[in-house]
Amino acid sequence: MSSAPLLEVRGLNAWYGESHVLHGVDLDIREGETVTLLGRNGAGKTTTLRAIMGILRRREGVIRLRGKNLLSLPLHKVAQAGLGYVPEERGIFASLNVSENLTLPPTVSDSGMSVEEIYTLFPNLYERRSSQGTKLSGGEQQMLAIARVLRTGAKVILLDEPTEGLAPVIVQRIGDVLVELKKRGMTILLVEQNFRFAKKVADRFYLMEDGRMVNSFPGHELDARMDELHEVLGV
Ligand SMILES: Nc1ncnc2c1ncn2[C@@H]1O[C@H](COP(=O)(O)OP(=O)(O)OP(=O)(O)O)[C@@H](O)[C@H]1O
Repeated sequence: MSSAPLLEVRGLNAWYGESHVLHGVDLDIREGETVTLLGRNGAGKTTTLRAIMGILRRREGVIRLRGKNLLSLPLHKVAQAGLGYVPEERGIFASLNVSENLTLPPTVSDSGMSVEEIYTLFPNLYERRSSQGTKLSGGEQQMLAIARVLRTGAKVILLDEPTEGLAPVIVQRIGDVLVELKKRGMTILLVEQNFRFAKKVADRFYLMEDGRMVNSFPGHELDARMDELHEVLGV
């Protein structure tokens, strides 16, 4: 693992209209790391992902991927540079089947996973390859959303609450997929409320409050900090 950050965010401010939501967010992720953002509802976790990706355009600050500033780039260039975003609402094409979802553009890089590799990583998607998006379970939709981003050749995946609303056995399966992606060197920025899940995959945690990063600690400290986190997160 190299020590220079692959993704570096400095002094990131972001606004929805006139509403100033992020206040000088700093964040570093090294290549191959999985970093999890924690924070109460409304703390700014989703906004941080949207601002890094460039879906939320009203931003100031520095967002560098391998030293290249992404702030002025249009969304498709950000994707080409290697960032992939899996939104909480998953963003798959409901009227298309699994196989169509996987073969539809945009495929932004030749280094993206082939459909065969995707089916090896997600055997259940292979079994469901002819099923329409609307017919998939929540877990299958989540896996398809992740798979679509892997097809683009993203090197850093921004993943917003992938386990929300899913049964424990499916959460476990998604955890296994993230562990496998980590093994393959993928860099992951995760928003997650499920501690047990996050603990399995996170190398480091950041804690957000009111649009600011207020703390950061290594994954192995999670258990020791549980009381403090319950208090800050109100869970
Ligand atoms: N589209 C929007 N327009 C205006 N304000 C928004 C919008 N989306 C979020 N906000 C506000 O921005 C702040 C941060 O919200 P954000 O969704 O980033 O929080 P979060 O930490 O991801 O919480 P949650 O877990 O509830 O999604 C909140 O005060 C929220 O009300």
